[in-house]
Amino acid sequence: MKFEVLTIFPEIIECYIKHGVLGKALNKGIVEVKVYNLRDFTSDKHKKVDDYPYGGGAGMVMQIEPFYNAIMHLKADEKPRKLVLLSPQGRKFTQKLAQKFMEESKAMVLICGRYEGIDERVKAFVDEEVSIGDYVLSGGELAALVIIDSVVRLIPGALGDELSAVEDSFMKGFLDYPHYTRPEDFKGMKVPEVLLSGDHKKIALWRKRQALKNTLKNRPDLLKNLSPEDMRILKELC
Ligand SMILES: Nc1cc(-c2ccc3ccn(Cc4ccccc4)c3c2)n[nH]1
Repeated sequence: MKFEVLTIFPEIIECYIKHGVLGKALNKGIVEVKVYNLRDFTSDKHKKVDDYPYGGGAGMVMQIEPFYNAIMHLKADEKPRKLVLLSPQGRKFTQKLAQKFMEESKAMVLICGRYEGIDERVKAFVDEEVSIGDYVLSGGELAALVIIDSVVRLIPGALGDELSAVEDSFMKGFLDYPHYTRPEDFKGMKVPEVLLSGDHKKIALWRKRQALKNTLKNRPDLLKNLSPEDMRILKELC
């Protein structure tokens, strides 16, 4: 999987991808991330990327030319790639969309704006417009990193031998179960007995009940298409 990121702040991307699961996946060659500075695709000596909005209004808008030049530069190799524009107005990014991107795209271009947004005409060159949530960030870079991180975790082999139970639970429609590790007793706060029992069937049932309880409390909107067994457990909780 290859990610190409267009941004005026390449160091934001370059710094984050060195660490953790992403850093390991890069070292293993499972994923490649190439970052392009949009200022390198400008044609003036000041490397200008923004201008005043037509029609007035606060702030500045990013000009189309650097985006166009960068996209044409990438397309010159004629390899297929999915072009994704990050924006507050895009379709909501979910675990399911992360799975779809991982399955369908060998290469993704993540287009990051700044200021008050980018010239609308850039959208003529993109495949998807994606929002990571109903809040306004200062630019597309954090959203791009969220997409890279969540998609890479789904690539077979990326997580090493750690199970990706968390992703599975989100895919099945509920939140994760609570996690504990040593010590057993921290200032009187004890680990639930069942987790010390060694009874894997009991532990699995306890974890499922806790996951459904957490989901009912914090994200009831996720509780759709439950299996009959999960529905039975949920009814016991109500
Ligand atoms: N989910 C999500 C994505 C973004 C996002 C993405 C790209 C950009 C480019 C500029 N901004 C700032 C901004 C945009 C619109 C209006 C006011 C400021 C961006 C925000 N915010 N939240």
